[in-house]
Amino acid sequence: MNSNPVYLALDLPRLDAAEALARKVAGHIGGIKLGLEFFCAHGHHGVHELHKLGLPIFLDLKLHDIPNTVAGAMQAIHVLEPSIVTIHAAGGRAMMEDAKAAAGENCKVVAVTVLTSLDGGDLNAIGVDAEPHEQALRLAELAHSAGLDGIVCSGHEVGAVHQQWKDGYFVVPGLRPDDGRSGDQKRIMTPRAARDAGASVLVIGRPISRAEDPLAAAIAIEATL
Ligand SMILES: O=C(O)c1cc(=O)[nH]c(=O)n1[C@@H]1O[C@H](COP(=O)(O)O)[C@@H](O)[C@H]1O
Repeated sequence: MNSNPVYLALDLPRLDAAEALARKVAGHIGGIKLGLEFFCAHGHHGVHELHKLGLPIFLDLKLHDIPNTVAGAMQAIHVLEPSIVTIHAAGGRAMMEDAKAAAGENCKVVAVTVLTSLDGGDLNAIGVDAEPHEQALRLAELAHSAGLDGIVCSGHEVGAVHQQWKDGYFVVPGLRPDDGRSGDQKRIMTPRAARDAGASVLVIGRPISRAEDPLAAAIAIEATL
């Protein structure tokens, strides 16, 4: 990977539009993140197409199931050679251990702790009696002890997690430039602040993909880092 920590989230329904956007900003990002929207629409074929750009591919599949099923899914994506894959920490220790054991070579497995679209009230509503910060730290510790490479968390937690897990790999979404609209994200931060707090990867989608001029937006973000 080049030294740019930005992975562009290609949450677009059309393959040709996703390819065109990635090609346009390719010189100003470090990798491409393909998530559920892209993978459900375009599957392995879509990933192979995006590989042609020569950038690392982050497969954000957020796997969360029984250990045997998640391990099988991890094996099924070896052929796609992802540099990073996401699973959910809430799947528990055995699921995380088996996912890591089944991952391909050179593939970092990171666990989503608390989605950046959730706040304390949302956690309460699903029976979690903790603030996002506390819950993210708890799940980060579990992911660490299960042998994962790192976690996904918001910029607000990454500094504290970094203190406990010095060589962890930290993926941070929920990023918005100073004037950016938060949309469905509740725990947001600027890309620069998240990087300063210890993020290894900055996941950025709509601030680039929905910008009037995506190339200018990618360049402007790069300039802040
Ligand atoms: O795993 C992720 O990448 C992820 C975790 C999380 O807690 N929050 C989150 O927004 N994401 C992903 O990061 C991207 C954020 O997109 P934007 O809000 O458009 O920048 C989306 O592709 C989400 O699926």
